[in-house]
Amino acid sequence: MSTVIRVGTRGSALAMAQTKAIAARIGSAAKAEIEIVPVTTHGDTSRESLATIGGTGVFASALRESLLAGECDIIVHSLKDLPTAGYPGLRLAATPKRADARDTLCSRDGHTLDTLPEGARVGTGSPRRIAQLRKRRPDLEILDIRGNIDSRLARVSDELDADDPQRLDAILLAAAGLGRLGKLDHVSEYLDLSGWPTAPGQGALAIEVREDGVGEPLDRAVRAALESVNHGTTAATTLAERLVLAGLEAGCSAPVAAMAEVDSELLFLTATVYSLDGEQSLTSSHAATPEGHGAEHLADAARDVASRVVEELLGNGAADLAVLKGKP
Ligand SMILES: NCc1[nH]cc(CCC(=O)O)c1CC(=O)O
Repeated sequence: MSTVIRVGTRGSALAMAQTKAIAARIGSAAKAEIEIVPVTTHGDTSRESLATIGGTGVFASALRESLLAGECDIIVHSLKDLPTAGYPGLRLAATPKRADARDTLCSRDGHTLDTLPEGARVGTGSPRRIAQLRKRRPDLEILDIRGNIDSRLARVSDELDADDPQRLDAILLAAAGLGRLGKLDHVSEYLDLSGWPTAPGQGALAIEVREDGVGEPLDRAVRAALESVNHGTTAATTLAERLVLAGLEAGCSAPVAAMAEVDSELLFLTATVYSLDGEQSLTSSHAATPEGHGAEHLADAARDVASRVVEELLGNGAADLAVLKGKP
């Protein structure tokens, strides 16, 4: 009799695509069968703006409840949608290698951010992207949009009539999501991370399990499989980025960007906090050298750089600059 690992995921096309890809790797590493369990979350069904529903955890909590209730054995999240606070009874068990962390501009007529006509209508629901857009192009008309990637892309498609109220000139989307859906042909511009840093954890996935395991013989197989899909550098860099959010007591919809990378044995972290109107921003960058090899040393370096970045941002007034918690 073969074992079955039930993998919980949101039901959106993006979540299904990314979960199927990682689940296949877990299944072969664990020599187990995989069953995908789609879970509908409030974040999927709500048409309210991301700022209104608060962001923090709207996508994650239904999945977590389903895992706690034993309806699945592991759950797969987009790391950037996962609140930084842990969840009682659950454990972050693996962070696979991060995909492209950049944002992209998908525009009608192939325009870039610099060539978009004055007053062009650009859609995004993310307070960080709104602040960055306002900072870079204060003349643009920004529309708060929700919905899955296909419905967003439809708003810049050529099929819309010129006078259709749904029609937008451009939208901002994460490269990682478009890549997972095979839709990178819609990209007009990849926004460089140095000038356009993105959300903590963007491009990475996270796998959570119950702390008390799922019972033998599955536990051993799942543990080994999760270790094999975990990527040490991604785990450390996204830890540093998420510790910035946690240290600022900010939610995942706050106007905060953070990017960490490991290069020549150094762990770099840079984070930016924006005012919602894009008129002000604060940036802090620090680096640390891990004291040895291995995951724990990298994690220590991540905690070290994150605490220095947070201290500097708060010392410079970050808490006054941004609505860090989003609206309740
Ligand atoms: N909040 C929506 C969301 N959550 C994860 C992704 C895909 C990118 C990723 O995995 O970081 C997206 C879409 C987007 O931001 O364009």
